[in-house]
Amino acid sequence: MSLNGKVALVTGGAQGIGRAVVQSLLQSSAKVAVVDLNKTCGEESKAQLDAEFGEGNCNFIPCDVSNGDALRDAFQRTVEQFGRLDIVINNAGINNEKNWEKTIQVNLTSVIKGTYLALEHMSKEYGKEGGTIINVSSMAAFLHSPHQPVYTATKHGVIGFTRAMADASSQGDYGVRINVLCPAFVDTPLLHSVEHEDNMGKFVKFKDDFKRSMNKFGVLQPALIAEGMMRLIVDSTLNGAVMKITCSKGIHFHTYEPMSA
Ligand SMILES: NC(=O)C1=CN([C@@H]2O[C@H](COP(=O)(O)OP(=O)(O)OC[C@H]3O[C@@H](n4cnc5c(N)ncnc54)[C@H](O)[C@@H]3O)[C@@H](O)[C@H]2O)C=CC1
Ligand SMILES: CCCCCC(=O)/C=C/C=C\C/C=C\C/C=C\CCCC(=O)O
Repeated sequence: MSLNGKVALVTGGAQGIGRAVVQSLLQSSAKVAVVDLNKTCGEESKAQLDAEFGEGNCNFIPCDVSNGDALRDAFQRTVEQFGRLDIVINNAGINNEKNWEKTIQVNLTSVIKGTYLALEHMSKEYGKEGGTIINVSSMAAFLHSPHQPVYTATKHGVIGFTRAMADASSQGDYGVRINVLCPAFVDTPLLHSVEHEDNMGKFVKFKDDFKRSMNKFGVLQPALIAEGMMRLIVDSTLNGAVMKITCSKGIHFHTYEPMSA
C-alpha cells in the first residue's frame, strides 16, 4: 500500500507500538512526525530511521502530550515541516496506578486534545481536506485488568470518546475517519511497569497474577499491531470501528448491538 504524499503524526512513536507503526508508515512512503517525551529514545530512533529510509522523511519532536501548548506546537511544527497532515495516531500511554491522575491526563485527556487538534488540521469544518485518526485503547477496556483500575477506565474512555467523535464526523461531514485499536498484551517496555511499585502502587502485590494472565493469553509482537493500524489507515470504509488484536483471534473487530429505542 502506498501512502506517498501523505503526512502522519504519531504520539509515543519513539519506542514500542508507536515505533513499529512509524516504521510501517515510512515503509509505505508516508512522511512521519514522531512526537514523544523521551528525547534519547526519539533521537536514536530518528537516526536509525534516517539511515533506513533516507533523511527528510521523519522528524522527531520532543513533547509531553499532557502539556496542551506543547502538543499544539507539535502539530503546528509537523504541518510547517511537511506542508500538510493526513494521519494522526494518538498512541502515547502510560501505566501508573500510583499517580493515577497522570494516567488520566496522558491516556485520556491527551487523546481527546490530540483528536481535536487533528480535526483543526484535517477536518473539512476547518476548510481542510480530510484524513484519518486512530486512538489507541486496549483489551483492558473489554476484559478489565483487575490490577489497573484507572488504566482500564482510561481505555474505556478512549473507546467511548472515539466512537462518539466518529459519529460526529460522519454527521458533520468532517471528512475524517476516526477509529480505535485495542491490543491485548504486547511485547514492549510498558509491560515491565507491572514490576514496579512506582507504577502499580498498592496493586504491585498482584504482579504474579498479572504475569500469569500474560502467560495464559500470550504476548503479541508490535509488528502485528502495526499491521492492524495500517488496515485502519487505508480501509476507507471504516469509521467508529473498534479493532481488537489478540493472540487467539488475531486482528478482528468488536461488534455492537444496533441501537434500539
Ligand atoms: N504494551 C501493551 O501490552 C499494550 C499497550 N497498549 C497501549 O499502546 C500504547 C503504546 O504502548 P507501548 O508501546 O506498549 O508503550 P511503551 O511504554 O513501550 O511506549 C510508549 C511511548 O509513549 C511515550 N510517552 C509516554 N508518556 C508520554 C507523554 N506524556 N508524552 C509523550 N510521549 C509519551 C514514551 O516515551 C514511549 O516512547 C499505549 O497507549 C498503551 O496503553 C494497549 C494494549 C496493550
Ligand atoms: C503493565 C501494564 C501494561 C498494560 C498493557 C495493556 O493494556 C494490556 C491489557 C491487556 C488485556 C487485559 C487483560 C487480559 C486479557 C488479555 C488478553 C485477552 C485475549 C482474549 C483472547 O481471545 O485471546
